Amino acid sequence: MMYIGVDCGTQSTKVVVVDIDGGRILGEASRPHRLEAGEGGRREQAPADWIEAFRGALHDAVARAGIEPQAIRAIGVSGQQHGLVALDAAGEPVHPAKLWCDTETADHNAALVERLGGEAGCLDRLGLVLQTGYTASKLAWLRDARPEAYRRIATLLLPHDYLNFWLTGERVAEAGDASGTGYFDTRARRWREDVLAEIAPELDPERVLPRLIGSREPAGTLRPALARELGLAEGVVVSSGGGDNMLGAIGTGNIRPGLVTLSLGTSGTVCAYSPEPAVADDAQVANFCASHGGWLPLICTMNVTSATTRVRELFGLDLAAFGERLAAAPIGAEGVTVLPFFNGERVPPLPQASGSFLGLTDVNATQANLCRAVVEGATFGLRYGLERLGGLARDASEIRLIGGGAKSAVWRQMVADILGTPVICPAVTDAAALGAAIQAAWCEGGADASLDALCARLVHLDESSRAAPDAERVAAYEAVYARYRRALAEHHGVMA
Ligand SMILES: Nc1ncnc2c1ncn2[C@@H]1O[C@H](COP(=O)(O)OP(=O)(O)O)[C@@H](O)[C@H]1O
Ligand SMILES: O=C(CO)[C@@H](O)[C@H](O)COP(=O)(O)O
Repeated sequence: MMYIGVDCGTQSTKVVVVDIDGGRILGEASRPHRLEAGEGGRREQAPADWIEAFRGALHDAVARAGIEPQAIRAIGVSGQQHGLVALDAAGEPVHPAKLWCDTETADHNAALVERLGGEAGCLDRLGLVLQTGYTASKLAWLRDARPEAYRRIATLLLPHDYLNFWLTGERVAEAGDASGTGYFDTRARRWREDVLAEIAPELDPERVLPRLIGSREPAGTLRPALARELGLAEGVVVSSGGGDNMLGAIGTGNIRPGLVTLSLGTSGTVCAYSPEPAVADDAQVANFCASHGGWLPLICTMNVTSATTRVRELFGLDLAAFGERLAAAPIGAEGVTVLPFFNGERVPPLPQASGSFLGLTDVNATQANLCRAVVEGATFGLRYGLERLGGLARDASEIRLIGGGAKSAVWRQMVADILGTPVICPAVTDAAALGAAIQAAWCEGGADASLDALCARLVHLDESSRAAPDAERVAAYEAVYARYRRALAEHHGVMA
């Protein structure tokens, strides 16, 4: 039985075709997206680009799988979290989607947090503290900055909800991705219409909020005309889908406590499954719901491969040459420290920060050291975040490493040494797409399908990617991390 998983990331859409009976990944493909970046932290994408990338990647993945597309039984969609896809009554976006990494709305977010009663008020009403990047402040910004577009809003969706809408015609949402809107109570798993009313008083919550469905419920079935166009069978089920981090957790087998999934994508994320809502006293921890029931407390940093790519491109290096420079420099990059906040930062909460290269001298200012220092800086940011997640992450036996950066052996070893925990990657290229395919099979399979059994069958680990922490390197990185923390304190006042 064949299933398809789709992951609409920041840089590309990836599609995977899986065969449940054989426990095999049959085909994978991806197509890139354009990102509109502007002054003041603007980061937007046209939802039509996601559809175009979806079509192309679906075509390529099915061709690589060498299967008859009519054999596909269900599709699951994972998407970058938080992006605001506001549709008009005809189902057209009223404005390009403002993305999770857009920091133009930092002032709106600060005002909203205050209006909700500060951090305590946010925790009380939402189960988490609003961060710049969550959907809420994008809506507040649209109201102020683009009133004509705002007036036409008929539905508020997230990127994966929008792809589900395109596939099925249904305007629905599920708890995992809805957690990141900022108008959803993550403990009670329900919309907070009163909070939406504080953000956008003119919008009728009954009308604009999509219908909430359970993680195991279908969003709908493929629209017949689209099924014909894509060469798929009529009646193909589309599962609820979810946020990319939620489906990345499923695709790495992180569906019970004990593991950590760490993503080196455009963003960096660390998350651990919890059967209980984890309302932390630390405002930086996002108490998100999982997309298979339960919760997925998470921290997210905004500058990971976006930052490393920036430095790589400044030097005109391809990925192989960048990897060589990384390996050539010693731990600590001979004293160079990078605070890679090119696009502001979410954890620590510095949405209006900019990046810094520190400690440069005539001797250490080499390509190799600068490449190494930006990768170390991005990884130290994740350690800072992991420390905030507390016991759930600290006690994990293994880190399941995903995202584009996980392809680098040097970076994998660095994660193991900086976090002091063994690391392994899944065999599939995009774990969120695999998680989406697994969720699709779980949804379509009815009562007999078990998520544990599906993960056991389909989540294969790449033994050759294993990296164990080495005591000498762990100690060396401790000193470099202390230097990074001093720089954070000195330049941004981040002490805790
Ligand atoms: N070997 C590598 N070393 C470092 N970065 C890499 C490597 N391979 C891919 N990447 C980077 O990974 C990024 C894409 O990661 P991905 O997880 O697909 O992003 P997203 O899901 O946010 O779209 C790109 O910036 C790419 O340059
Ligand atoms: O904002 C978050 C999580 O809260 C990001 O993790 C986005 O979900 C984007 O993910 P990638 O494109 O980096 O995979």
